[in-house]
Amino acid sequence: MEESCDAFVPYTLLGFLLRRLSDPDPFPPCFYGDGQTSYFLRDYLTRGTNAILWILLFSITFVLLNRLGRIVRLWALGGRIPGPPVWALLGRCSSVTQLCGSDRDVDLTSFLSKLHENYGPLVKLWFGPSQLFVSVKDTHLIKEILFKAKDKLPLTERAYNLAFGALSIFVSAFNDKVSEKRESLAEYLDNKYISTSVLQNLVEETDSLDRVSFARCMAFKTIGTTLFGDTYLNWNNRTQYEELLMAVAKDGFFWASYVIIPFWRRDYWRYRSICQRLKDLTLEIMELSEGKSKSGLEASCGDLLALMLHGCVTTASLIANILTQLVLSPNLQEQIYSEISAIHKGSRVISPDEVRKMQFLLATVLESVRLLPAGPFLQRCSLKSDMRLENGMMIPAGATIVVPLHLVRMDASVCGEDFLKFTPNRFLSNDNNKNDDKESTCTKSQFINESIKFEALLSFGDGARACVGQSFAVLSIATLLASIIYDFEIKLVQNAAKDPGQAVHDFVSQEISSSRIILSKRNGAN
Ligand code: HEM
Repeated sequence: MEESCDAFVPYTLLGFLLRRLSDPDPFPPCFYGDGQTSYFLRDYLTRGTNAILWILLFSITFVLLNRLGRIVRLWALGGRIPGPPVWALLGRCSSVTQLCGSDRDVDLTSFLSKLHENYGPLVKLWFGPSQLFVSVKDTHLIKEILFKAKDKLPLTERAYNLAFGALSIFVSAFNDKVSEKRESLAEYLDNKYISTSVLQNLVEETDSLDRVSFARCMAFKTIGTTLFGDTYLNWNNRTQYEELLMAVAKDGFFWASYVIIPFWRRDYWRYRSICQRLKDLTLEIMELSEGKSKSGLEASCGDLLALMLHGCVTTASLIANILTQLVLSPNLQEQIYSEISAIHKGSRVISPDEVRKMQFLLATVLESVRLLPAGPFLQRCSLKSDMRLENGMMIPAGATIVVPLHLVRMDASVCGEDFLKFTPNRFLSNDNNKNDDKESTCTKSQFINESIKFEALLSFGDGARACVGQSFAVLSIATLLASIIYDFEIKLVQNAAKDPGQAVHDFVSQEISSSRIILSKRNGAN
C-alpha cells in the first residue's frame, strides 16, 4: 500500500535538506485518496504559503490593534485637556461658529486666540481621529513644554531628506547623536563672526535695490562665508548655487508633503535634478574651501545644505524686515547712526566687540525679531512618551504641540499696550538709557528687560531644540547693519508710495507697497 504524502513532507527547509543528505531518494511519488500524484515541492509550497499568510494576518492584526490602542489612548488622555469637543473637527460644527462668529474664513491663529480666551492657556484641538493639536500660550508653560518636548514633527526632516539626503540635524527624533551635533555646531557658530571680507564689499551697487534681493544677497554672503570660508565669495558657481537653493526653499515642503512620492510627475524629476545639482555644487565648494582653510565646519554635505537653506531664508527675512523699519523711520536710522559714531573708532571695519556695545542697534534687531517670527508657529511633539506637566496635565505621546508666536506677542500683559508698535526701547532698561558706555551683548542674559526678552527670542524657539544660530544671527545682522548705516543712508526710492500704517499693523507680512531702496552715501564716508 502507498504511504500518505504527509509522512514525507518536512515542515521546514532544514528538515528537507537533512533528509536529502541522509537518503538519496527521500521523496518518492505518493498518492492521496483521490489517486492524484503529488510531489514534495507542491506540498511544501502549499504549507509555506499558508504559513506566510498566517504570519501576515497576525502581523497586520498586531499593527492594527497597536494603532487602535494608541488612538484610544490619545482620545482618553487628550479628552482631559481643555478644548472644544471631538466633534468640533474641521470647523464645521456649532462650537466653532460660536467661538468665531459666522466668519468661516477665520484663520487658525484667530481661532486659537478664541479658544485660549475660552479654555485657558493650554487648549486641545482635534484635526482628525488621530491628529491632536495642543496649543500653548502661557510663557511659563511654553518654557516647560519646549524644554520637555524634544522631538519635532517629521515634515521638516522629510523635506530636507528628500532634497539633500541623510542629515544629523533638523531630524525629527531627538537622540544623543543629534545632541552632540547641536553642541559642536553651537560651539562653532558662537566663535564665528561675520567675515570682514563681507563687510568690506558690502554694497556692490547703490543705485536702486530691490529690498528682498538685497537682504537675500546679504544673508547668502553671511551664511556662505560662515560655513565655507571666504572662498564662497569668489566662487564662480555662487549665483547658480543661490538660485537653486531658493528653488528648493520654494518647493521642498510641497514635495515632502506627498505620502507617496509622485515619481510619475515630470516636475518632480525636475526638482530632483535641482537637488542633485545642489549636492554636486556643495561637494565642489566643500573641496575648494577645505583646500584653503583647515578650520571649516566638519559637517556632511546634507547638513551643510540644510544649514545654508535654513540660515539664509531666516536671516534674509529678518534683514528685509529691518530694512523696512529703517526706510519707514529716518529717525531710527539717525539714532542708530549716532550710536555707531560714538562707539566706532579707528579702522574701517566695525568689529563685533564694538557692536556688542551698541545697545540701541541690538535692541532694534531684537524688536524686529519680536515682531517678525520666521514662522507663525513653533511645533514640537513627544514621539514615544507622554509628557506630564507641573500642573498635573498630561500631553499624550503623538500629540502635536504648537506655540502660536503671534498670540504670545499680541499679549498686552507681556509686551505692553503698544505691542503692535516697533519700539526698540522696550528692550532697554532705564539704566542702559542713562549709561551709554555700559557693555551689552546679544545673548539672552545680558538684556535687562527679562520678561519681554523671552517673548522676543521665542522666534528662535527655546529649550532642547532651540535655534543653534540665534546669537550668531543677531550679532551678524547687527554688524552688517552697523556697517551699512555708518556709510549710507537707506532711503525708499522716490515716488514709491509708503504706507507706514500697514507696516505697523500687518507685522506678519510687513510688506511695504514699494520695496525698492536706495543707499545714499553719507557726507564724509569713504
Ligand atoms: C534670523 C535668523 C534665524 C531664525 C529666526 C531662526 C529660527 C529657528 C527656529 C524657529 C528653529 C526651530 C526652533 C524650535 O523648534 O524650538 C530653528 C532651528 C535651528 N536653527 Fe535657526 N534661525 C535663524 C538662523 C539660523 C542660523 C544662521 C543658523 C546656522 C547657520 C541656524 C541653525 C539652526 C539649527 C541647526 C536649528 C535646528 C535645531 C534642531 O533641530 O535641533 N539658524 N531656527
